[in-house]
Amino acid sequence: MTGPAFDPELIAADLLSGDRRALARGITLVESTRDDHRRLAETLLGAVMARSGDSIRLGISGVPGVGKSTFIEAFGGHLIAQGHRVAVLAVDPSSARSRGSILGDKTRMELLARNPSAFIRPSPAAGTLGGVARRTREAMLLCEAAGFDVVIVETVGVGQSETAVADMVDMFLLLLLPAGGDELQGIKKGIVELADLIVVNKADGELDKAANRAVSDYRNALALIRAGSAHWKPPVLRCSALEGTGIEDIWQTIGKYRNAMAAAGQFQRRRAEQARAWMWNEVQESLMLALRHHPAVRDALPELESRVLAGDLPPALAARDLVARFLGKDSDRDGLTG
Ligand SMILES: Nc1nc2c(ncn2[C@@H]2O[C@H](COP(=O)(O)OP(=O)(O)OP(=O)(O)O)[C@@H](O)[C@H]2O)c(=O)[nH]1
Repeated sequence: MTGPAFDPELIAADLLSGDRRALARGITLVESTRDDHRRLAETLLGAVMARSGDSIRLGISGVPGVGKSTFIEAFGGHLIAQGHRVAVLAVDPSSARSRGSILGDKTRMELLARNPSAFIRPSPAAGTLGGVARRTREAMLLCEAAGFDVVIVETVGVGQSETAVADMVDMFLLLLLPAGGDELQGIKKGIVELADLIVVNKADGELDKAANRAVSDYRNALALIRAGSAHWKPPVLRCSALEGTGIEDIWQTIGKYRNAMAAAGQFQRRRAEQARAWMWNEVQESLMLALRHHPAVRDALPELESRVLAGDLPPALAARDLVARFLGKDSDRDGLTG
């Protein structure tokens, strides 16, 4: 995986002209964990940075089976018909080896996958949620630089990945099933509170009436928890991804959200704050990595850790010793270890 395929200048030039193969190569580069690749990735990101940002970044989540891929296929196709270019990325830290992981199955979003105005990329295969999130953020910037003006980040609605995704997008959409009751409990669990827009999918056939009930239940529930901000109250809409109904209404609502947030100065502000938080995350991860690899820390770690595990050393004291070793500040150490 070396050689001209990873020349960041070449990738940048092709990528900026909208070439999807260059985009795919660029994303492979930012996903690589090799040190030399990381430096090339940073050169690439630096080269295209000025051309990124001109898009709407949408997070889409929902429990397995709610119809995420059917929805993205319908929604993406609809936008492409209007002249947009749509990129779909996935965040699924559990996707490493699990079968049927999101976007892993090639038959999902088949029409979109074949469309030259679409770009679909499965979740990076390995790593922590933090690592996957970082690589997805970088992939998102590359998609924008390649001229994709709608970037969708899909995640399964079962864990912590929603928060990570909500933290990297402009707008977070939650897909729900036409069912009330137990499902409404989700409202208290916080995921619904991340939503800027709720969509009840499968509003068709036998589920049509249930969908209407669900819409009004969720509207009431959102009012009750005073969801949203002074600038935006998350609406509840219905759609049928299968029949393609309600899709344009959703796109219109996304436009309204964007306008309302931009008018209030919140659109850029959210992005700016996301960028700052991302910087600090990077600092944190780099420092942790450097600390763990520092020889003086590595030497002392087994003993300190086992004493903390055994309960005969206060964790805070052990932490101070480790940090002092890392910083080379002997005066801050209490002579806990040799
Ligand atoms: N009736 C109806 N069925 C739908 C609709 N959207 C999706 N489905 C069906 O629901 C099932 C799940 O759809 P998917 O799009 O695979 O759902 P998903 O949320 O991506 O599922 P995972 O891959 O498990 O995360 C499929 O059988 C779809 O045909 C809809 O609008 N109406």
